[in-house]
Amino acid sequence: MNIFVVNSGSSSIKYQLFRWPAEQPVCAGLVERLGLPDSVITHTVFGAEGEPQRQQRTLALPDHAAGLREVVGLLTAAGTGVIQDPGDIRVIGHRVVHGGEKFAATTLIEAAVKAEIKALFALAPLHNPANYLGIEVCEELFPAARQVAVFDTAFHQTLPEYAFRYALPAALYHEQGIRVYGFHGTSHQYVAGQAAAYLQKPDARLVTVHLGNGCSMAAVHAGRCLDTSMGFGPLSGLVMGTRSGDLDPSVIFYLTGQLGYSVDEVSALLNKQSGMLGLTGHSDMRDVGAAVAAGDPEATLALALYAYRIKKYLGAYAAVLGGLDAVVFTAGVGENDAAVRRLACAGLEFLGVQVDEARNAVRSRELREISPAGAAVKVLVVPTNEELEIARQCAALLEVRL
Ligand SMILES: Nc1ncnc2c1ncn2[C@@H]1O[C@H](COP(=O)(O)OP(=O)(O)O)[C@@H](O)[C@H]1O
Ligand SMILES: CC(=O)OP(=O)(O)O
Ligand SMILES: [Mg+2]
Repeated sequence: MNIFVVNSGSSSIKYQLFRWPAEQPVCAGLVERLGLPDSVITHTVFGAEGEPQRQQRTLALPDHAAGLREVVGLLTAAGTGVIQDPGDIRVIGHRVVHGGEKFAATTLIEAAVKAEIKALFALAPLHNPANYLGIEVCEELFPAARQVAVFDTAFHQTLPEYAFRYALPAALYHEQGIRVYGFHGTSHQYVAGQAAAYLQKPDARLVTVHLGNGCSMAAVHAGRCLDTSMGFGPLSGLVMGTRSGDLDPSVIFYLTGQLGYSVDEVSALLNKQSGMLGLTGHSDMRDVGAAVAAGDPEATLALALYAYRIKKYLGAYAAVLGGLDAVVFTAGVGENDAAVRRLACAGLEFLGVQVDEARNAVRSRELREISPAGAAVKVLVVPTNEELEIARQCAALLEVRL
């Protein structure tokens, strides 16, 4: 049995094909710069033995449909393909960012589910429209497959009400669903599971720190999420690549009331022009790191601000959890950027949180400890694997055995 996982983003598609139940990755890939004349497809096939075979092509892919058609071509190509035809894929797992309050669990996609995902476009404007498009294109390209939605919000449905409610008139929650939902749940759940297994402590108190383009943190006790830094949409909390994170809403009133911004302009400002991009001109942390190395004071300040926000949430979540067993860094920045990890944990020795510089400098794709040997609180780097977690959830839902 093959399970195909699709993570359809605003300008990219990530995908991975697994043989089940072996959990064996067969191939994985990334389509970037969709809609531009120089879209790039990177496709990697993992053979039974030997080095993975990687191919990369630059071509014009106007939209998600064109991108996914190209992917199907790679999957079925004579000689290098991994399946005979699209009918060989029977299950497709989709990452869907916002599931609202309706979806506390992984769900088979039917017409009513699609309508709900569409109804949530306004709450996750960067993500849900792209996720929806990915589902529609896969329905067309893989008509024999069952399509499953795995929601970023689902893992956070265990938040206690005092953590997920805002102090707004109660009707806005009861009638309009305005509350904290939280995001990146698939990643937080996966790395929390990996960390608890590594620590051999199923009831571990963990703070998971997901630092990708979007960034969020979660307080997890015994596998249940107690709090998280993103809220109603994926905009609050940490500083991100292009998103502001926490902000006094008064700023929005000033922008609209005094500076003449429209609502759409405020949304674009906070979602697409802020964060590290707004502070430094660079949304990619590698570019920020290079600017810091070149002595750029704005980049140095931005890095300090980014790390300080993480540190504040670490302190808050240590309080939420009543103690800590481990801090877990993950995703593109969390797995690769030693300076961010060092700065975020600096000065937290009083909580037992400490980073060992030699261990922190090690580059690896494996789970690793970066705290000193014998530290009271482990600081871990745990590579996330949202695609594997999505495939597992599909298999559990459909009880795929063969
Ligand atoms: N070697 C690295 N050092 C620092 N940051 C990195 C490195 N590699 C990737 N990143 C950061 O990871 C980010 C992407 O993370 P990722 O988890 O792939 O995000 P997403 O899934 O949201 O696209 C990039 O914007 C980049 O800033
Ligand atoms: C929800 C979210 O922020 O996702 P991403 O990090 O993929 O943008
Ligand atoms: Mg991501």
